[in-house]
Amino acid sequence: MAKINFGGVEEDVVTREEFPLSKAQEVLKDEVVAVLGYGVQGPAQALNMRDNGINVIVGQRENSHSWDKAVKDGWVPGKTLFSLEEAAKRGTVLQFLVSDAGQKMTWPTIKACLKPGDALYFSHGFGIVYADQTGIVAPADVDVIMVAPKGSGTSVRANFLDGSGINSSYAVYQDATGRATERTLALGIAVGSGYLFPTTFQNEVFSDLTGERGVLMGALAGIMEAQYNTLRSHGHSPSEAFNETVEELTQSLIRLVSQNGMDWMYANCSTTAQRGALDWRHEFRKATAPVFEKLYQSVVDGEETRIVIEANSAPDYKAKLNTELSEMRESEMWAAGAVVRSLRPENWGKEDGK
Ligand SMILES: NC(=O)c1ccc[n+]([C@@H]2O[C@H](COP(=O)([O-])OP(=O)(O)OC[C@H]3O[C@@H](n4cnc5c(N)ncnc54)[C@H](O)[C@@H]3O)[C@@H](O)[C@H]2O)c1
Ligand SMILES: CC(C)(O)[C@@H](O)C(=O)O
Ligand SMILES: [Mg+2]
Ligand SMILES: [Mg+2]
Repeated sequence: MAKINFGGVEEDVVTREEFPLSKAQEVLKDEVVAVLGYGVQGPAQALNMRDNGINVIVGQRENSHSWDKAVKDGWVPGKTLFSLEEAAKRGTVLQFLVSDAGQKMTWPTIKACLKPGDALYFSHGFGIVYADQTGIVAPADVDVIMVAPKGSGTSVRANFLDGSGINSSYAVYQDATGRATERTLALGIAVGSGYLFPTTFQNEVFSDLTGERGVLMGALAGIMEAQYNTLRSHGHSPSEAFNETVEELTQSLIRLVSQNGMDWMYANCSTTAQRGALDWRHEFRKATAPVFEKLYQSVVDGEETRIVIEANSAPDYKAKLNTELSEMRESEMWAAGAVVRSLRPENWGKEDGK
């Protein structure tokens, strides 16, 4: 395993050079990989593996939107597309990629399909770490492994198609066969990971739940709304408030951060902006640090997973989520954003920016 120094801390990383696709194909040559669930991660991982020459089948609820999507993607009912239970029976690696709440609901069915020597694969530590809430306790004679892509499934597929990749973390929770690590690494490469970072199920789920509720999604939306509302309350127009909060970030500044780091983005802004931002960043860090601590504790205490299981086990959970997303989309701020996006030269004449 390569040793890489991250800001003074040496960590292990598995690269594609040391674990090339040919090795992954060799490790997986006798496996049937059953991707259970065809929501966001399911399609990305299943299609990438299929394109990488792995023997993949898909399991999904029949008569569902996701089943129809799987058919459109070329999975053939009765040949490579089955009910969850049938796919689980046929697979030797079961990639448990139904939603986290769905994993709790379907676990009794999936558990009954596991054979000695199978691998039970997750893309999140949720089901195993919060077993007291999910009831997911694997039999001792199966491998329990994880590859968790650090990005949306949409990007896992898009990056694979453009020849790049998404970094993933990986972990082995239970090695029943003695092959758990090589299976995990092979699957990690086969699903299109660029680099694989070792972790534990617990560290993955604690950091993942914090990150998405925090800077990646929750804090991002919240802090943007706060700035937009402040500008609007002082008489700035919707377009001015949106441009100064979101559009400039996504079209210019965050791209510079991605290319070369935060100081690089700062260095490419005026010295006026640098002076003020260098000062105000401390104020924002101090104001939000207690919120991040509260969030982390809520993750560790199991409150976040409890809320997810309760809400997303309701029969109409998807409709409820969609209602809240529509409210966000139709708010003045994001309605203004849709218009701002349509004015980008590359979007002239298009119906929407998607
Ligand atoms: N969405 C992502 O990009 C992403 C990224 C990293 C990790 N993950 C993890 O990957 C796993 C899958 O996440 P996802 O976002 O693709 O899931 P999702 O919410 O899109 O759901 C996936 C599928 O689960 C099915 N499903 C839900 N409840 C079910 C039930 N009770 N019975 C049968 N099927 C049911 C749905 O039909 C859907 O096709 C989760 O563990 C998640 O935390 C997701
Ligand atoms: C894509 C994310 C946010 O990284 C993932 O963790 C998820 O739950 O969808
Ligand atoms: Mg997550
Ligand atoms: Mg994540």
